Amino acid sequence: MSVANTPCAIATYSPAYTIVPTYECFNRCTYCNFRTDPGKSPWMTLSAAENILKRLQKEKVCEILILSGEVHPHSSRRQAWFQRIYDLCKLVLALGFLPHTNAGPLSFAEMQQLKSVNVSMGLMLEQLTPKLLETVHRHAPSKLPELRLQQLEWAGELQIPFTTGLLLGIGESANDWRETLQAISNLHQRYHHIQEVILQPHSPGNQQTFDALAFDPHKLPEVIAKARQILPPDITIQIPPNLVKDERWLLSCIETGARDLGGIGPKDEVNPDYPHLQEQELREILQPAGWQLVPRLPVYPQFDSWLSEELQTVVRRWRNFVFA
Ligand SMILES: O=c1nc2n(C[C@H](O)[C@H](O)[C@H](O)CO)c3cc(O)ccc3cc-2c(=O)[nH]1
Ligand SMILES: C[C@H]1O[C@@H](n2cnc3c(N)ncnc32)[C@H](O)[C@@H]1O
Ligand code: MET
Ligand code: SF4
Repeated sequence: MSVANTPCAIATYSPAYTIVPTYECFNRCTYCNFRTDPGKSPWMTLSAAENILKRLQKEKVCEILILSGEVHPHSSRRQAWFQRIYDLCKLVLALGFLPHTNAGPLSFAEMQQLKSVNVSMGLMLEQLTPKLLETVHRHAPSKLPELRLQQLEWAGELQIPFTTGLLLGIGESANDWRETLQAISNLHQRYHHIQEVILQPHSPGNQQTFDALAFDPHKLPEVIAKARQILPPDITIQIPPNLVKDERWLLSCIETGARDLGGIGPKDEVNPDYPHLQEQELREILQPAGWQLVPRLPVYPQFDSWLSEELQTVVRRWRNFVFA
């Protein structure tokens, strides 16, 4: 309940499940705990996905995050890889869920095709500073800053509601944050297509070779404040609650301007060593501080009109049901 001078403050999350078309990836970001070597992981089959999705129909899940390792754009296997992702998106939709794909950088034609089977898409900028190409991204051609910026531009041209963000604590400076945030802001001013910016603290896992501590969560509010200054107000700031362990720091992130906790599901595929608190536990942290936790769809309402009629029909069904 809200009373006259204490308006109900809202933080959102997306009830989600992650499907991984493949863990194989030709990049070797040294902070990655997700990838396997090219050819070393089976691809998710449509029938395996169907089994998972049918089980999820009985649960409170709306978003299916399709998160993938990458097959090289010049590989003879690229087309089959792309087709599998496309087919998985179609299946997700046919079973009534809303797909959001982040499969790394795509060609313009690939992005255009995925638009027709996704309600939104995403790609992290990570950090734009080229100095990371000599360190964590030395063996990650997909992390070329120009390439990633171009993805955001194409998403804008194609009118794809888009999620991007910064990976924090991978060797960048505070000034690098500002430049990356400014670049997102500039692109958004041209295309008005960025729905949210994720501020993702680097969190060490079992597999990575990058030998650095986790991004200090005490510094997150400072980054959030800076982001809130630079980004236009219609872009929501998202933080992953499983990577901000301390309850007080999670609350101070929200108080500083983060308003979304991202996709929450049984497993964080990117950071498998950091289990998510479930909805009820999060509520118990937020409610005493005056924050109401509200589920949302993976597409924000202001973008519904960018979607095909077919997609809008599925989205409408979800908007009428429970969700804001
Ligand atoms: O569970 C996760 N979800 C991740 N998500 C999911 C994200 O929270 C939701 O899909 C969006 O908020 C849309 O609802 C990402 C989505 C992107 O477009 C780009 C990067 C990420 C990163 C993660 C992640 O590390 N872990
Ligand atoms: C899907 C997104 O997950 C993020 N990502 C990859 N590895 C890590 C890690 N160790 N800690 C936090 N985030 C990570 C990157 O920003 C990538 O783009
Ligand atoms: C675990 S990362 C998954 C998405 C993609 N490979 C990227 O890094 O952008
Ligand atoms: S972070 Fe993404 S691009 Fe980098 S190695 Fe992992 S899966 Fe590949």
